[in-house]
Amino acid sequence: MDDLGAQEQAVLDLIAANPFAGQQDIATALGIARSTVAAHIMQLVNKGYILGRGYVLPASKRMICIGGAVLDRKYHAKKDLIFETSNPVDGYRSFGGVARNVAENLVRLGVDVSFVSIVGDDETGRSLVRHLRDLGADVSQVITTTERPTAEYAAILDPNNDLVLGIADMEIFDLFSPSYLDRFWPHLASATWVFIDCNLPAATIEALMSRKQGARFKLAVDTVSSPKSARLPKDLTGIDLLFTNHDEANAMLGIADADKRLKPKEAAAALRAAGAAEVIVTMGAHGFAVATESGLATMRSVPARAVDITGAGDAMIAGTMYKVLSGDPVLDAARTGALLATLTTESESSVHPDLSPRFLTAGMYRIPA
Ligand SMILES: Nc1ncnc2c1ncn2[C@@H]1O[C@H](COP(=O)(O)OP(=O)(O)OP(=O)(O)O)[C@@H](O)[C@H]1O
Ligand SMILES: O=c1[nH]cc([C@@H]2O[C@H](CO)[C@@H](O)[C@H]2O)c(=O)[nH]1
Repeated sequence: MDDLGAQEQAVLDLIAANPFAGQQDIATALGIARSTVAAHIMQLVNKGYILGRGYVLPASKRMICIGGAVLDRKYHAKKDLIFETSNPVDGYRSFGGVARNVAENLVRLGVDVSFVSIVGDDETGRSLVRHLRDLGADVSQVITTTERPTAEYAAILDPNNDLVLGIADMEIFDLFSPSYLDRFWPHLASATWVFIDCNLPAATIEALMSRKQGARFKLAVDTVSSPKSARLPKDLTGIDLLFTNHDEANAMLGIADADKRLKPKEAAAALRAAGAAEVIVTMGAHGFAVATESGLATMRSVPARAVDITGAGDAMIAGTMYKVLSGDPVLDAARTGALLATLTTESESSVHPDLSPRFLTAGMYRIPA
């Protein structure tokens, strides 16, 4: 469906949700003129997407990922690190950024994905966008700026592959102002699910959450890090699915005191009470807690032969969303998320380079009963 403009796609998606929607209803939902809707419908008929009144369509699921686009550099120390001197390392580079990683995982799984972010006017930004486009993602809404370079993240890992220090140079994301949402709105309104990460400025997140009221897409959010989790409002109403790790969950709940820390299950329940409809709180190799309308559960991780844990959380999100898009309840979907996370830890890249539906299916036997 890539010969459709963003507004045409949005009209098409609204018709798919309600085949008998009036032109005025569609115009109101998208904030455009009724005559524009009429023109789009004519084009959609011409292009063979709809069949006149009672417009019958093939079902399609579309996911939009908005947030970080980053170059990751990982340095594996060959011996115990010694501070204030030079240490020999094995270096490895890959594309990263939470939203970009989620988008790459999903497009490798065959999902119709659109990626929205901001990159610098530099070779890193251009090759990052080209890489996702070559995999089949829609990157038409990525912004390029001359004001800042493409974001970078450096991770220094000890000989056991545990993170010692992460450094994030990401000021570029502060430029992603709420005004961009107006530009992207027709594109967003047409999605089945929108995923955002907390690399976005607080004002942009707030604007999206308030504008989302009444829109038909569902919203999934990842907190990214403890400091960035503070960019979410206290009232989480409007978030359909929240992904966060144990530290970030406690940070969001304002719990700094180590003795008062909530357990993952309690934290997931507290975040649901704060307004998020469903919540997944991850805890690395120790698994994850899930809070939904039907209750609370703690689930085991899938045992891993980890070489680099960078991107595990993002793969957890992508694997879960992959199954949610095909109709699975979150609790079941998250088990596939945990498998994809484990597969990702077994590769040096932030997204497993061999990922495909077949690769994921071949690993299903590893999910604990
Ligand atoms: N060493 C591991 N062994 C097995 N599973 C793991 C391991 N590390 C992570 N996972 C899986 O990945 C999920 C997410 O991991 P984690 O809690 O570390 O997320 P995160 O902090 O968001 O990660 P990151 O920021 O590195 O992407 C866990 O719930 C678990 O299922
Ligand atoms: O502040 C941030 N730190 C790290 C990341 C990304 O997290 C990924 C791992 O989960 C990694 O690819 C890094 O770029 C980000 O997007 N924002």
